[in-house]
Amino acid sequence: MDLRRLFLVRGAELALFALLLALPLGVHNAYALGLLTLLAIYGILLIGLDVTVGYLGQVNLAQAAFLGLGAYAAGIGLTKLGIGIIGALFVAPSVCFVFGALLALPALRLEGPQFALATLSFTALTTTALNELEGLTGGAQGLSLVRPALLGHALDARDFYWLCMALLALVWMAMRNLLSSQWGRAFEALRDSPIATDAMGVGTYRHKVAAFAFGSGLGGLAGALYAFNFQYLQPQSFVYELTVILLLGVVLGGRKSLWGAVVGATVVALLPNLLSNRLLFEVFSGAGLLVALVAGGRGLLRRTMGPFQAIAPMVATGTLVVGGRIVENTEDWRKAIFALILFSVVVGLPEGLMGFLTRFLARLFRIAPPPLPAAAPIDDVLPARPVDGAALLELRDLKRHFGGVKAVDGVTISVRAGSIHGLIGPNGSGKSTLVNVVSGLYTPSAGAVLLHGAPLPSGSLFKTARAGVARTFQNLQLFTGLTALENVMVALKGVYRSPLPLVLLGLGRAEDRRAQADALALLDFVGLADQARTPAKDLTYGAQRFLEIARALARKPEVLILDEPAAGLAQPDVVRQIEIIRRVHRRGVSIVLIEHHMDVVMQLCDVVTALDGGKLIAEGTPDEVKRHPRVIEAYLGDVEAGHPPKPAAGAPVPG
Ligand SMILES: Nc1ncnc2c1ncn2[C@@H]1O[C@H](COP(=O)(O)OP(=O)(O)OP(=O)(O)O)[C@@H](O)[C@H]1O
Repeated sequence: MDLRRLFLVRGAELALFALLLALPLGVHNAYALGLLTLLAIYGILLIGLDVTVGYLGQVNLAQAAFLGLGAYAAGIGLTKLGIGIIGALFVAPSVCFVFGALLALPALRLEGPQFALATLSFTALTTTALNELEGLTGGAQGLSLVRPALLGHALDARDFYWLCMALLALVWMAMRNLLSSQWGRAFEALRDSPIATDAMGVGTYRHKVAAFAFGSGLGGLAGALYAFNFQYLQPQSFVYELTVILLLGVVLGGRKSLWGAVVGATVVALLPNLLSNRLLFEVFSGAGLLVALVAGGRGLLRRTMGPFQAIAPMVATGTLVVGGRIVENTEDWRKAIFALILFSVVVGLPEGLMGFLTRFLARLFRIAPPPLPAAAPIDDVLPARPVDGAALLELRDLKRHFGGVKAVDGVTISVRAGSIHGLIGPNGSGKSTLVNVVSGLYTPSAGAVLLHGAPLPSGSLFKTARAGVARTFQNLQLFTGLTALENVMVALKGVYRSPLPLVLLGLGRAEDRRAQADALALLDFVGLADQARTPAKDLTYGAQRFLEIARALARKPEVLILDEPAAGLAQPDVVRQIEIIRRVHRRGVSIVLIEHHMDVVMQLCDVVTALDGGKLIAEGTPDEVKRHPRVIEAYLGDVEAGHPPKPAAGAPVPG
């Protein structure tokens, strides 16, 4: 990392922690020190929450419960088992990690509101259990404890603050290492396209569960510190209201940002004072209105915001300013106040304060990303496979029915090693369903799929990808938030070997550099090396199609399924795409090609299978199939039914 970059990026972090650690030397006010301690505790808690809310994009309403669970695990460990402070700092996160994994296993099979409800139920269950298990927790009476000594050293308020800050710094570093590793890329990838994440052999579900459990573990660590800090625990401290406040913290600070978590933690720590201290409330709401006016006004002038997005936050923060002057006691209105703040941020600053600030600072300082390594030799990344022409992928009497619709109805095909095997047929003939079954997206209704004579896993994109079958998608499934390079890096096979603890310690960087070099080689292979740093969403449509192929090649597949790779491409890009597919073929990768462009099929395929109504109607060389009467009939029927073959199909099959 060059010095300027090191100074700008890491310098700010070092300055933050140096300042925070030095503060107690100058600040002797016990109350202020208490607030700073809370900031550190909530910082750890919100970094954990941001893993699910920011990176997985799921509304997690269980983090308050994990704070409580961690606090009680530490409290019970100290009071009933005498485990000491170090023991408690291990036990609390471990308990929450396990409970987090147990909750995630079923809950993460749900999506959106159902997941949010599952986590909300967990919060309700936890507080009820903490209330009812009186023998263990003291129930509504609460649990008192005394902050234990650390290695024989009694911790006063300042020492304890330093302990909390040191742990926040450690969590920050570990999280930064995790998020910049393959784990972080996988988290982002699965949010953009869970299907493609599985199809790239990454395993959406296991990453989601691991991320949730990890975030819950951080909730537990924060809980232990919370217990040592307050030395008195009551179940009602960990209810819905705290859950909402924590979400507010993450959203306000800015998702997917460690800085955002600390900014959010500051707001959460200050919130009670904000509500009880009228002057502070007026300053806060006034500042909010100012930000809303500046951001909204700028957005309107530059046309980057619609009128609603610009004006609604002004109205909401204006209501806070006026309301703060009218109402007698702001604490009575706290839920309405939370709602107005949350509304203003969600509408006006969806990236949160840090998201907004980071974009601004990045423009101001123009921090150049670190240089990329040289591309690895393509022979190392995608070694040429010897081809013997033997049967490689076999479909035997394969069926997939959807209720009464026989989308695939008893198809037997043999794809030879080293061939390009075309799959054609009019719209709705079952091509996509067939490759969806082969690649594991759908479970077959009957029949078998064999690779090298052994059954391929059925109904699992992830397992099929791991077995050596990669694919692209008819409707692009790129990880749009990641760069072209990262898209390929996510899928790279055989590079990431460091276990999680080493990654957390930052010892996985060497393999990340290797991954960059390998991914660069594949981008070069499809002609995209100069756009390695471009976010996938900003690539041209043609480049996105090429990128999907580069990403699939990162799996070093034996069989590559290309689902309409030329669909929607302009003619020059079709030519480029044909050249890319030829190049892939020359490396010995066997290809199954679904395509409506008959000129592409004619130029590329060794063998073509034609489907109609889910059944195989013809097979042979492209020329033979093109002239086959049943194929001509099927395509004419398609035209008569009002579905002409797709445009740019060159000469539609029957000619
Ligand atoms: N998930 C599904 N549920 C119900 N029916 C489906 C489903 N997927 C496909 N079908 C039906 O199965 C049949 C085959 O569809 P499929 O998409 O496989 O055809 P295709 O040959 O790929 O068509 P196209 O060229 O238009 O992509 C169609 O009748 C379609 O409506």
